[in-house]
Order: sequence, then C-alpha cells, then structure tokens
Amino acid sequence: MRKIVVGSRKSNLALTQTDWVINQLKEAGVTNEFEIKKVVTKGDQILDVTLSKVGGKGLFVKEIEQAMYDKEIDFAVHSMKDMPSSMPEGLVISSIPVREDHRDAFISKNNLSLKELKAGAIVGTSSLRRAAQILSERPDVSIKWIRGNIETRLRKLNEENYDAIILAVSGLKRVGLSEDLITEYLDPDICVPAVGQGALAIECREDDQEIRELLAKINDDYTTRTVNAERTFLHLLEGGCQVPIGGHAYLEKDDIILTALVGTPDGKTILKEVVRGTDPEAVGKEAADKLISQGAKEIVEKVKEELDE
Ligand SMILES: NCc1[nH]cc(CCC(=O)O)c1CC(=O)O
Repeated sequence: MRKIVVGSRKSNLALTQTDWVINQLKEAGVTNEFEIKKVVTKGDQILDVTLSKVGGKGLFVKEIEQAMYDKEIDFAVHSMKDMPSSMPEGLVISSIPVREDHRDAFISKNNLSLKELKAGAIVGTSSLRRAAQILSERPDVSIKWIRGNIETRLRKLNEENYDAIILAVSGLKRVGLSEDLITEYLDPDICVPAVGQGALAIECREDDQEIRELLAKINDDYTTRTVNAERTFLHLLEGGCQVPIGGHAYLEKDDIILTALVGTPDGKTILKEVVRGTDPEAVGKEAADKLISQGAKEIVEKVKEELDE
C-alpha cells in the first residue's frame, strides 16, 4: 500500500492541524502509512515586518505547493484563511473537514472587555481586518502591530505594553491552550472573521485520484458550502493583497447566510452586507456585487496602493 507523505509548516499550529487530519483519516478507515515532511515557508522566516507589507497570503503556501509539484509530498493541510482565493494550475483544495470555532478571541490583560478598555489602550494585531473592526467599535484605542505565532503573541501580551490582543479562537484551541484565556468571543456582528477562519484546506495534486478519494472521506458538506460562499466573495474582491476583508457564512436549513465586510484600515468606513440564498457561488457573488456598488473596489485599491508605498 502507498505510503502517504504529508507536507506541513513547522509551526506548532501547522503540525497539530496535520496530525488532526491524519487522525481523522485513520478514524475514517484509511490504513495507509503516513509520514510528515516539514517545509519552511517565507511566512515563517519573516517575523519582523507586517505580513500585509511583504505580500500577504501566498507566503505560507508557496514552498509547500512547490514540494507538491515536485512530488516530494502528496498533500498538505493549510489554514483555509491563509489560502489565496484562486488555486494554482494542477493543484486543488480536495477536501474541507469540519470547521473549528470561526470567531476571533479578544484577550486582554485585566480581563476588560473591548467596551471596557480605557481610552488610549493598545491592542495588538497584525491583521488590517481586525484593526478596522476594532477601531470602528473603539476609535479611541490604538492598534500596534504584533507578529509571531500564537504562543509568541500571548507572551508579548504579558511582557510588552499591549493591553489586549486578538487571536482566532480556533488557533488557540488547536494548539491546546485553554479557552479560559479568552476575555471575550467576538461574534461576527462585532468582528467578521477572515474568510475561511477556523476551517482547514487540504490541498493535493489535481490528478492524484487515489489521494483525492481518501481525502473525500473527511470532507464536511456544511463547511464546504459555507466556505465556498465566503471564498467566492473574497475572490471577486481581492486583488491579491491583504486588505480589510471579512466573510462568514452559516447554514439555516438549506439557506446559506453570508456576512461580508470590507473596511478601511482606520475603521472609519465599514461596508457590511448580509446575503441569503441556497447556492454558495450565487450568495458570494451577490455579497461582492452589493459591496462593490458601495465602493468596495475603491477601498481595496487604495489600501493596496498604501501598502506599496
Ligand atoms: N494568520 C495566522 C493564522 N492562520 C491561521 C490561524 C488560526 C486560525 C484559523 O484556523 O483559521 C492563525 C492565527 C490567528 O489568526 O490568530
């Protein structure tokens, strides 16, 4: 039987996610032997610049995709939110397993909620999406960039002059940290999560039928439909760079309900729409059309220009 080589970034989160997927496959009855091969990506090496400046999303996946082309690895597990909205030639997201918690977690030093923070408080994030929405709620706090993996950010909250930080609930849970650390769960009505947040993308070669059949065993329909709506929206808006865009969908019976957001990094303009329908692509497109008619493209272009400066 074929031994399956799984590529993973070397971070604790990436390795945990990869282990989780392999376990899900085993539980689904896959008996192949697995080997994990660690791949270092640009995103792991650059720790001191804001990610949006150095090129955003593709940073965490490019080297892994090359290893897949070179047949050094057979599939890879990514955080869905780190995936660019369109796939390179010959590779596919073959499976989307059940989504973890989609929300952002607000973690503050003295357990003060976002509402309770003192004016001038410093909130750490390197996400323009989170910055925009925090500043929209609390224009009187300031945002300070923070980089590093989940564990590093929590350490910086304690050791440096941050009053609060924001992390994905899913990441925190996956690396085994206690949810007791969380001061406040930010629901999508306060902070729309990143498109795909909490979900995983399992990527493989398009023509590898054997692997695709195995991966199909752990695909989750609910997650796939909602993520497809979110990613259609992202794809229609994005010009490749990281801009303040959020999207989250859930199902109510057969209906997909998608909340979509585009904002300026200062939080002064926030465009937000909720769209409902049964077809993921149609829902994503309707959300994009609605925001584009309100000027979303202009916001995206302007943010990209500023990042290039
Ligand atoms: N940007 C880094 C990143 N990529 C994926 C996750 C975990 C969240 C997820 O599973 O979607 C995180 C950490 C974070 O956003 O706090």
